[in-house]
Amino acid sequence: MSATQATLVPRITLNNGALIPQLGFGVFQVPNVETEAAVSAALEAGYRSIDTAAIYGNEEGVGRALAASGIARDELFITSKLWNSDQGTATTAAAFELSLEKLGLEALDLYLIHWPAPATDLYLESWEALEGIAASGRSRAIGVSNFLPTQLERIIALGGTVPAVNQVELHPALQQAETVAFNRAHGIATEAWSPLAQGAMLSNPVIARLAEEIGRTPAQVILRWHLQQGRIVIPKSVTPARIAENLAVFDFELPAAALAEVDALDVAAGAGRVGPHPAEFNG
Ligand SMILES: NC(=O)C1=CN([C@@H]2O[C@H](COP(=O)(O)OP(=O)(O)OC[C@H]3O[C@@H](n4cnc5c(N)ncnc54)[C@H](OP(=O)(O)O)[C@@H]3O)[C@@H](O)[C@H]2O)C=CC1
Ligand SMILES: O=C(O)C(=O)[C@@H](O)[C@H](O)C(=O)CO
Repeated sequence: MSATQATLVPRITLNNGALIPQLGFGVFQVPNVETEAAVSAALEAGYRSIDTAAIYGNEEGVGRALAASGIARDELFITSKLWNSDQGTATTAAAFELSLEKLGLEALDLYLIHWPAPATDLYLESWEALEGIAASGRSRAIGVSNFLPTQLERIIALGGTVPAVNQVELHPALQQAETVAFNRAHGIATEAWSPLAQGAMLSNPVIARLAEEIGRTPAQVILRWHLQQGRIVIPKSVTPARIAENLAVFDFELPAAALAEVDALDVAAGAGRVGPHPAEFNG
């Protein structure tokens, strides 16, 4: 079952050639002691990509699940993130080592700067530290999270590595057209965090009606909408039935009319946001 489901998840080719599963498993707000069980359930269901972060405090739980799974390392795609207070040259290197140690891994697949944190304005030197990590082979790819186009422009202007991924809040109520277009124009893959708006979009009447018409669940309708636009998604659940449900989205497609109905749910002026705004959030 799990191996079969895993093979159904398409891989997206990042700008350095690394392959990332288009659908992964997020663990924000999962307590460390509960994380091993949640990640084990996800791996058993067929997920092979796990998204964690130092600030989540659950890298050890993720690591325990990975070790217990017996799944070959090269079948897994593990992402972690540099927290805001660790930005800077030496601190980035130390934070990365600690994440690796907690995860029990020799290398990550993707390491992200978690937020631009404009108040300290350290993300350019942090980016150069990530480039060093990538050059050492200890992260197959590097990227950013919550970066606005103006902030990405400054990274690109350094003339070095273009981020492979920009992980941003993205769901039907916050579609981030400008950031998505910028990412696409620069070969940066867009990864949607809170793809279900932390559950808030599941009771939306349009989503509920489409789910009824198609014979799928609201979460599956939203995840298909993301996938059919080529985005990477990382839904989170600690509920085994939902973990399986969220992965069972590769045997149907939304018709164009349904995609357009979901597109129309975007809320003007970014007012559908459920998380912090990157221009203001410093952690
Ligand atoms: N880079 C960044 O700044 C951020 C990154 N992230 C990443 O993105 C991941 C996903 O985002 P997250 O904020 O967790 O929110 P999601 O949009 O994934 O929603 C998670 C919520 O939806 C519920 N849920 C999940 N699946 C279903 C389902 N099929 N039916 C009904 N309810 C469901 C979960 O409940 P339950 O668990 O109880 O089943 C949980 O309450 C995070 O876990 C994290 O890895 C998130 C925020 C910021
Ligand atoms: O979950 C994450 O990855 C985040 O960075 C945010 O959710 C953030 O930590 C937050 O919730 C601040 O209120």
